[in-house]
Amino acid sequence: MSQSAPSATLPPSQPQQSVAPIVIDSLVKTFGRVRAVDQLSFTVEPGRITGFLGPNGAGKSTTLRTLLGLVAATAGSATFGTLSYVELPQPQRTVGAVLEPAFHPGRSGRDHLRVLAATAGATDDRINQLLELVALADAADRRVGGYSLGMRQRLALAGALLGDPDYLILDEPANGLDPEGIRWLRGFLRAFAAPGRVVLMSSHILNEVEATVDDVVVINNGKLIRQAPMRELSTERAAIRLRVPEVAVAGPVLDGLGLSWRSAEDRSGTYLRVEGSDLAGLGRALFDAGVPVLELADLQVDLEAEFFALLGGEA
Ligand SMILES: Nc1ncnc2c1ncn2[C@@H]1O[C@H](COP(=O)(O)OP(=O)(O)OP(=O)(O)O)[C@@H](O)[C@H]1O
Repeated sequence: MSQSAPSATLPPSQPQQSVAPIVIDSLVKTFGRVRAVDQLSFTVEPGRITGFLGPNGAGKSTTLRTLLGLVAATAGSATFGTLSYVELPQPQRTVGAVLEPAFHPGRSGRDHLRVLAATAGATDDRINQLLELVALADAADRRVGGYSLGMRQRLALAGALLGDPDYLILDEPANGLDPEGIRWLRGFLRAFAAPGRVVLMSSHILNEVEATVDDVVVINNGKLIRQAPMRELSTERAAIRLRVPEVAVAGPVLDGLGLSWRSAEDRSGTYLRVEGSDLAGLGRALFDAGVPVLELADLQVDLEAEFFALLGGEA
């Protein structure tokens, strides 16, 4: 990041009233013969950060654009509680969004926010506060054309926050941010969501959002593949590498413990991949059963590989 790291957080304002979930209900959007979104239903709960995941072309942007009233649904609905974006009494003060950030390159960062502030009803003080928040105070009067991708992302986020919204909708927000920027974004989104606001952020990279999100919604070909707490996915992915002299001896013991396992290969030969993460418990059980063990270790599961297996398995 070329500027000093963003460090400030917004004053912890509370939502005015309890914030309703985002409800995507049997949403369909077709472009000619392309079914970009296909009978998609899920909800996004307040107080949590939800990752909206899927490979390129899965239908994420189309879903978000429908939610924001930028494209009309072919069927079904995408609402904030029961209201669509255009039905909200004060949409700009209720929903902040960063889709594909577009800027006038000749305008300064501050002027960009001033133009948006007119519709969001934000003051110059609020602009200054947000420029501080996203660590652009020093660069505020420079042309946006000279900003890095990360700086533009942060400016776009400041723009989305002008109206002090209850909902934050972000399309691939980590794009262009360095690791420090991603860490900051994570902290910011957590503080934003904590008092009961709603965060929905898309990504096509699970690794990128794994440490940030509480819930995941995975889609492919416009269809829901999975909605689950991130913790559930992480636990499911946990696995142990067990190497034993005789599979015929260890297998029945694992079965007896109710553990799911299969043979797998790596450079050192055959091992047993045992689902779970309780290394000590497994070690003890094998010892008690008199099963000799050559190796017992946490398996570093490749997150992206598992993500695509999930897509491949059910898409
Ligand atoms: N305006 C449009 N006209 C025609 N087809 C479109 C339009 N917008 C999206 N599509 C198609 O709809 C499908 C879903 O696209 P969408 O951009 O929603 O996916 P995505 O998950 O956001 O992908 P990415 O991560 O690449 O942004 C794709 O096949 C895309 O080509």
